[in-house]
Amino acid sequence: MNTAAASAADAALVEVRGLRTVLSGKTIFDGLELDVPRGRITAIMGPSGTGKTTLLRHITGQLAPDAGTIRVDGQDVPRLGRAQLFALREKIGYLFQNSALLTDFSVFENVAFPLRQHLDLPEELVRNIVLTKLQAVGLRGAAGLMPSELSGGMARRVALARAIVRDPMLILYDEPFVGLDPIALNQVLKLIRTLNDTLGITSILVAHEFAAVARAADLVYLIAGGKVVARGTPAELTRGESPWTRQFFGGEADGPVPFQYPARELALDLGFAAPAGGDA
Ligand SMILES: Nc1ncnc2c1ncn2[C@@H]1O[C@H](COP(=O)(O)OP(=O)(O)OP(=O)(O)O)[C@@H](O)[C@H]1O
Repeated sequence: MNTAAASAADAALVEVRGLRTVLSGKTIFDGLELDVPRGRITAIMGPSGTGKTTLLRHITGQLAPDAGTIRVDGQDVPRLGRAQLFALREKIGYLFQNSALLTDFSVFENVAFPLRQHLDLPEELVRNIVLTKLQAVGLRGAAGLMPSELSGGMARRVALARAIVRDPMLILYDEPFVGLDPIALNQVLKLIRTLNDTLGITSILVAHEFAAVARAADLVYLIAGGKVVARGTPAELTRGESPWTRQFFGGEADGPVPFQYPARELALDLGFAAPAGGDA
């Protein structure tokens, strides 16, 4: 490999620089910077409403930033034309918490769907690919079932098979553990790790469950107040001394994310005091 090729391979798959996003007058990101290394699992964590899903929408080009750059595999996403954006999205797999399976289609047809949508492959090849992916998630035997016959954990695994059916370079997991019992959660967790390692995929994992994230992720970003407030391996963040890491990973109820929703003084609401400078 020459030097230029080597440095391209070393570069992060996703690079976010100076990202600023304002939605309905609310600043979601204010100078966000992050790198997602190739071939690794990078977790994005942060308080509710901090913009984790919004970040995924920037990465897929569904949402343009107000300022800053988002590069995926060297491509400047907000500047891509329709066809280039389409081509980029073809290389990204998604797994959402509701699994989003098509209820009228069997497990097999759900997994086959991305192959049938845009590719004209011979039926035998479709069958081989689908069964191989179902085998990878342990559900080849469930190919003939309908989504209504699946448990939540099985549905998530079918959605995972569908997410990898076109051999993506990047998978985005948005809250993949929500609503799963401990056994199903561990199965999905193990699959995320195994698929990442065996298929050489890069994974971005948005999740709230730090214990699960700590077992799956190589790198964790903690986002709050529109910026990255901590970055490191799960072990580094667990030992972190900043108020953010202590509250978030120590599970403290109060801290930089206040327990009290902003309000005026309690005495005012209870009628024990008059507002400063007011008559009442
Ligand atoms: N299209 C939109 N228009 C206006 N505000 C939006 C829009 N989409 C998201 N928001 C707001 O942006 C903020 C970030 O939302 P987002 O869903 O990205 O947060 P999150 O970190 O994924 O939250 P959670 O952990 O609860 O899923 C929220 O305050 C949300 O209400």
